[in-house]
Amino acid sequence: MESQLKELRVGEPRLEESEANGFPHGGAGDPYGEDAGSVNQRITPWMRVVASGAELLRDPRFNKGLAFTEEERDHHYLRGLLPPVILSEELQVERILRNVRKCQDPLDKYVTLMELQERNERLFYKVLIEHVTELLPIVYTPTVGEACQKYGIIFRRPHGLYISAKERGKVLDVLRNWPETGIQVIVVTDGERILGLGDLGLQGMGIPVGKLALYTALGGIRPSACLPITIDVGTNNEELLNEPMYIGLRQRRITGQEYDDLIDEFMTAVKQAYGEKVLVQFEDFANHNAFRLLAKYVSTHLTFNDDIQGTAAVALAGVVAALKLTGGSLADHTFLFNGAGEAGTGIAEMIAVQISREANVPLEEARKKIWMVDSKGLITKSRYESLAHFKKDYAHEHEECKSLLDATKALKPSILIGTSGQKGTFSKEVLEAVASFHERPVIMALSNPTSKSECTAEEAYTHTQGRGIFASGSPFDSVEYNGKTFTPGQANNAYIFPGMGLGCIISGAIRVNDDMFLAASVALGEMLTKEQLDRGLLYPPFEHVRDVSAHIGASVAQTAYKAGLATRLPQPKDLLAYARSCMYSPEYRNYR
Ligand SMILES: NC(=O)C1=CN([C@@H]2O[C@H](COP(=O)(O)OP(=O)(O)OC[C@H]3O[C@@H](n4cnc5c(N)ncnc54)[C@H](OP(=O)(O)O)[C@@H]3O)[C@@H](O)[C@H]2O)C=CC1
Ligand SMILES: CC(=O)C(=O)O
Ligand SMILES: [Mg+2]
Repeated sequence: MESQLKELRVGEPRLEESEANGFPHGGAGDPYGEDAGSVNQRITPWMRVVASGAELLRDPRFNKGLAFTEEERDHHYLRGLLPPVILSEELQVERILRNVRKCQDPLDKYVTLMELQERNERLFYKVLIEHVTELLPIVYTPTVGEACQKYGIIFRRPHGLYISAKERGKVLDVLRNWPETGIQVIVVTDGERILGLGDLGLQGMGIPVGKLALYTALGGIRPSACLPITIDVGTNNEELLNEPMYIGLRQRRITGQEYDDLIDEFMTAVKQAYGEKVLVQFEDFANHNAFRLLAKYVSTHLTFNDDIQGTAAVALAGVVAALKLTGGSLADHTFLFNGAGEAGTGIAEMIAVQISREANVPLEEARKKIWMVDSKGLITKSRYESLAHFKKDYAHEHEECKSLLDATKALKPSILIGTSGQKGTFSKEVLEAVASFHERPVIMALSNPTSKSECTAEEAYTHTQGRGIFASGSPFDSVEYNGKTFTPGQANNAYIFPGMGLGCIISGAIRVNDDMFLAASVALGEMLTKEQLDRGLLYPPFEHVRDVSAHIGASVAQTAYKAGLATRLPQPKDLLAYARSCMYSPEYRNYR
């Protein structure tokens, strides 16, 4: 048995990892180049890796299952550990798809795919990339929402890193326990606002895991550079606190200074562990923390908040595309938001900035085109004092409107945007009202998952007699109405963040600024073809999203260079070609 073991030192390329990561040697993502992180670079005796054939099969990063060739089976001590047949990666994909499709329940499909990710990472990504339209609703919204809700039950093997309030004072040590070096993207949540499902505590981990799967599948960031993190500060969800299967801290959320200190320790440790250029994406924090954490760290870290900024960029791109169907400029429209939190005010501000630039009017003037309804009704000047700071800029002079319907009737919006997490709030009456004022009303029901969408695609088309231009945060099937087929677009920040990450990495950006999001939004808009627009789509279909990400990456990088935020010098001549060349490919590598 001893003779069948092969030792590799930690830090040494295992098999062909330096090629397998998908980045050119010395390129943006080379884990052994200058960007390599500092954690775990040391060689410790207990971390020596013994790669026998059996271990190779158990290592998802290198396992190829039945695709190992005869030569590889000889060379890596695999003889007898596998049935004799050799399957191509293509046949393996087909086999996986058959297994996934056989599951009736989307959650079973999710578990099947997660098990594949744990078993054979390249195959997982090949399946996902080649069947993205079919599988995105499984690894991402809406199914990932259900997976988070049932996380304790479906939990098999841990994914990502769990930093709990118990680890206060030891966060850097926890990061050091993560086996990968060269981390480039972290998605972190504290689980307090998971999609529109509320506080799911530690069970929010499904979101960073899902988002990072998309960083790889859609944005080409190599999996070993991605680190999902959940900061478990407890939960105020009574149901979870009383649930025997709950696997997070069984306590109410820590708040105030204690919470801030833990986040601060985390942000400091991240830089110590992975350097200045690790991208930290804040995801699904509640808005009372999200805005202030963004404000606190945006100037000291390479960080952004996806719910505020990524969502803004994708929504703006959709609105700009819709203008080609409605006519008029941004400034010609009246916007009404249902929901004035992270997503709502983030989108509103980006639209206002764009109106202000295009129409050459002060930002305060531009904001007056935008109205917002929250849980208490229309946001007006009379409510100013009691409003959260992020809503104040949208408190305009108007009489009180208690409901969205009243506000719709009073303001006659041409563009209605749902960011409330409240199912059905775009009621028949609201949709009929906007359709009575405008020939082509724009309706964006952005709340996730599907069960929280402000309306369904069918409702949007039916109640506007097929005149509505509709997009939603979670996917909806095409709708037949009056003999015509309507295909809704999916307005989800998944179009933006993978390319944003790619752009930051290839330019070596040290900060993210608003112009980079604007660049991402414009690049996304430019990828929409006339033919797609004529079909009523506001975004290119997801099967083209890797190309979209490459374009976004190049535009983001270009903007970072312009702003003096890029450190990878000299700037590559052709950023788009460079972005493409850096993207991870899931094809198996030859291990001889
Ligand atoms: N498509 C996409 O890419 C994205 C979608 N989202 C989705 O957007 C939704 C909101 O997220 P986020 O903005 O972060 O959440 P927040 O909690 O920050 O904001 C929610 C807002 O909705 C308001 N609200 C609650 N109930 C009602 C109601 N009955 N009528 C009108 N407004 C109401 C809240 O009011 P109040 O302030 O008074 O409490 C608050 O202003 C979620 O479902 C999320 O999944 C988020 C990010 C990206
Ligand atoms: C898509 C997303 O980020 C959300 O719903 O929170
Ligand atoms: Mg989110």
